[in-house]
Amino acid sequence: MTANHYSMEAAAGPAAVECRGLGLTRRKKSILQDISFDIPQGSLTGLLGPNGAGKSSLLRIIAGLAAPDTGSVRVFGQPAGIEQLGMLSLLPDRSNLPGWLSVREWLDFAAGIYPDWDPVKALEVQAELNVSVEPAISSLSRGEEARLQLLTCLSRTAPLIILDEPFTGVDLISRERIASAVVGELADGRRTFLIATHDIREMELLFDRLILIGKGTIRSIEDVDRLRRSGKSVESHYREVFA
Ligand SMILES: Nc1ncnc2c1ncn2[C@@H]1O[C@H](COP(=O)(O)OP(=O)(O)OP(=O)(O)O)[C@@H](O)[C@H]1O
Repeated sequence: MTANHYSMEAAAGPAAVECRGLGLTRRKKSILQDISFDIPQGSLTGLLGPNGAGKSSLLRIIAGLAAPDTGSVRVFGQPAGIEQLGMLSLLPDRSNLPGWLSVREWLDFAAGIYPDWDPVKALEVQAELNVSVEPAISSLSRGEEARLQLLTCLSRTAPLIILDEPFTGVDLISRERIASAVVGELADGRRTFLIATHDIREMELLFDRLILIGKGTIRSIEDVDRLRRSGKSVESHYREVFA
């Protein structure tokens, strides 16, 4: 499992995500200021930063679930919003799965509501993430629910996958399973991943790009290969920026 999954070929065409001058204020509090970056197609970008930095707020804007006060977001060249929802699959920071359904009922329901649901892929990822279909969602542990959320995300063919804290409450083996499912998805270069996480060590070898955000502003954008060539790790760079 190493970085640099995206090829020049895959990176051709519009950026998977293009943010320009994003600003967001809520209840007179400035949450994001002048956020600008591109995410090339086929890359795996880590969005890292301390608690309250603005990561989830930013991901919600990219996913078209919230509108910024200033600036713009494009997803594969088109303005972010309801029309682009089919282009991206979001794992939100808080579970939004219906607890009254069993896992099987949820997966059947998801297959009906997502036009890009791939049933063969769903079975594959279900086995890979070791998700049992019998229990009620309300009876799942945090880690089991996290795996079901990821299964839901990866069973769609959407080219952009946005994961907001996919490892919260997930045990070591399950983390490895999740990381390896993500790597498997990157193999053909058709998927682009944007992942917000505090689990830098688990993801250190997977990221090929990094966006560090602190107090609502971009603190650093790095190519991970370049970082390594300069003798730094993702973790040491993070410490340098935020210590
Ligand atoms: N609707 C809102 N009204 C007021 N403040 C908000 C609102 N939504 C988010 N915030 C504030 O914006 C800041 C950024 O929150 P956000 O959830 O985006 O951070 P985060 O980087 O994802 O944090 P964490 O790593 O803890 O999940 C926080 O201080 C939060 O309290």
